[in-house]
Amino acid sequence: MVSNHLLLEEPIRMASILEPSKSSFFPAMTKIVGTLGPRSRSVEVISGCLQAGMSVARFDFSWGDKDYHQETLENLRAAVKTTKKLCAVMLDTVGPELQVVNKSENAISLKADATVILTPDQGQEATSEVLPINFAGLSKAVKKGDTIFIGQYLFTGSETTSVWLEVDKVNGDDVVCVIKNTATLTGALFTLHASQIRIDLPTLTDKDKEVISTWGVQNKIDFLSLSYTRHAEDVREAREILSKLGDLSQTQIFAKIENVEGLTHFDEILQEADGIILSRGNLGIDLPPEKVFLFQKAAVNKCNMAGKPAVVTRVVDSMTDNLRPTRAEATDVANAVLDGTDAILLGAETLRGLYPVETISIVGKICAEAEKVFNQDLYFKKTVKYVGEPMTHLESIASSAVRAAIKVKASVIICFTSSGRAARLIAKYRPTMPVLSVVIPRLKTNQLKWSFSGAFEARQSLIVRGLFPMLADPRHPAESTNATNESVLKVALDHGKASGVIKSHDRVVVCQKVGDASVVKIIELED
Ligand SMILES: Nc1ncnc2c1ncn2[C@@H]1O[C@H](COP(=O)(O)OP(=O)(O)OP(=O)(O)O)[C@@H](O)[C@H]1O
Ligand SMILES: CC(=O)C(=O)O
Ligand SMILES: [K+]
Ligand SMILES: [Mg+2]
Repeated sequence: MVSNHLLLEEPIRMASILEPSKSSFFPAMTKIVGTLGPRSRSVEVISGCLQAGMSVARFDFSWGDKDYHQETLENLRAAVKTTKKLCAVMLDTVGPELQVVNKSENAISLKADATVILTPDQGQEATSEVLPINFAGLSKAVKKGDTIFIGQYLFTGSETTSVWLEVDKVNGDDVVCVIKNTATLTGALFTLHASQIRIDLPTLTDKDKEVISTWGVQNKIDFLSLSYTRHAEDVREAREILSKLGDLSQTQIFAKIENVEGLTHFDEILQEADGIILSRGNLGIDLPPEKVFLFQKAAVNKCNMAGKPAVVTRVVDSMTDNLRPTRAEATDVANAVLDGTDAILLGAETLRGLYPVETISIVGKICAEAEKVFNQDLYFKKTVKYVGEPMTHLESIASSAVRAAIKVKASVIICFTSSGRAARLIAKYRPTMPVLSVVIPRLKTNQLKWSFSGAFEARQSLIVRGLFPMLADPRHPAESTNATNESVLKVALDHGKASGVIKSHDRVVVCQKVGDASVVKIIELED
């Protein structure tokens, strides 16, 4: 049977569904990004998150100040040390986010069919009749009949603390709206989303630039999550800013596609960005519900073919308050993996949810099950065809390594890399076994001091499906002679054995350079 979707060709035996899965040394090949906040900032909870499989920590500057996030980050560092689990750091910008400001933090009750006024006059108190907002241009951007959504930050869409409004009329700078559902808004900050309008605000706000050049530089952030990316130019501007901030010239930019404008310019944005975040929280409001899946499938596929990581958000909202996901959510996580996604981003679930560790653990388990039935064969053929011929040498080596590893049933692929490029290309062909990317540090200088490259490259692979980085000892000479290759390989094999991913008599595929030649070799281990 030839199947044209990314599920195993062979029919699955029903009884096999009930067989318990063997536990493996890592939770899943798919990566988990956890947003850290009030419920996930102690060393204990963060350690639990790392053990459960979180490999990227997201710091969202839509709320909280630099000191608050710094304290959380220090705790993350302590947790990384004790658990010996690597974790990358992602700074998420505020961007042109519209917010309702509720200084008094009093609960605001809104009744269906009543009217409420949105005003840019932030001097006013937030009440059931008036809601002050942070944007003066709303009345010019909306028209009668438009829909506006207001909810608690990272609203889940299924709570009684969020509200739909319909624009009734515009009154100077104010927007008069009819309330569509009864709700109580609680908290200091609510996100406001007006469907399918252009917000004439810069993608990087002054506050964002300030945070990046202080907090970002100080903490050498691995990823910049660029909220509300709407054009390729947004990414180019961010890149320009990062390039002048020392180490941050190595920071990768992940463009968040969260509205129709970003969707329209997806192809050009993908070309400029290092990866894409499919921000379904916002995009799910901007798009008609019946179109969301189509965007996901198309966008993930484009990322896969470009060999750039795709990250999907908002998968298990209901786990914010519950220990189990809904059936629909559990199925959605698996489908994201079958679509080809690299990582799942958890927002409210880890930030303010009651069960951050359990959520990561359950999402990891669902991902692992889906990976087992991912139709690698079909995916591989599709990718080779898309790339076409002639292939670059490196891409041909990378795809051959994956093919060889599958043919000989290798337990891992070990890839030597300095820039991280070779490892990413191997991951692009979605091997069924983990890839240990052995990052060989290179000595570099900025004419002031010497330093080793490699740490960024290693951490940045923590968002790529299937890649597990390992930083080689910088005392190793970087030139690839037989002798240096052998000694680094031995360290990598020992590391693999110690973590349980490699066992005696296993076959291992190794990708490395010998002199100037790139080679793929298959080794069979003794005991
Ligand atoms: N230090 C090393 N020792 C042995 N092999 C290496 C080393 N670094 C990279 N390779 C191998 O060289 C080939 C090129 O990979 P890759 O592009 O990642 O290398 P790089 O040195 O990081 O690249 P770049 O040319 O971008 O600096 C791959 O086959 C990779 O496995
Ligand atoms: C994560 C996020 O910003 C979103 O899903 O909209
Ligand atoms: K944000
Ligand atoms: Mg968003």
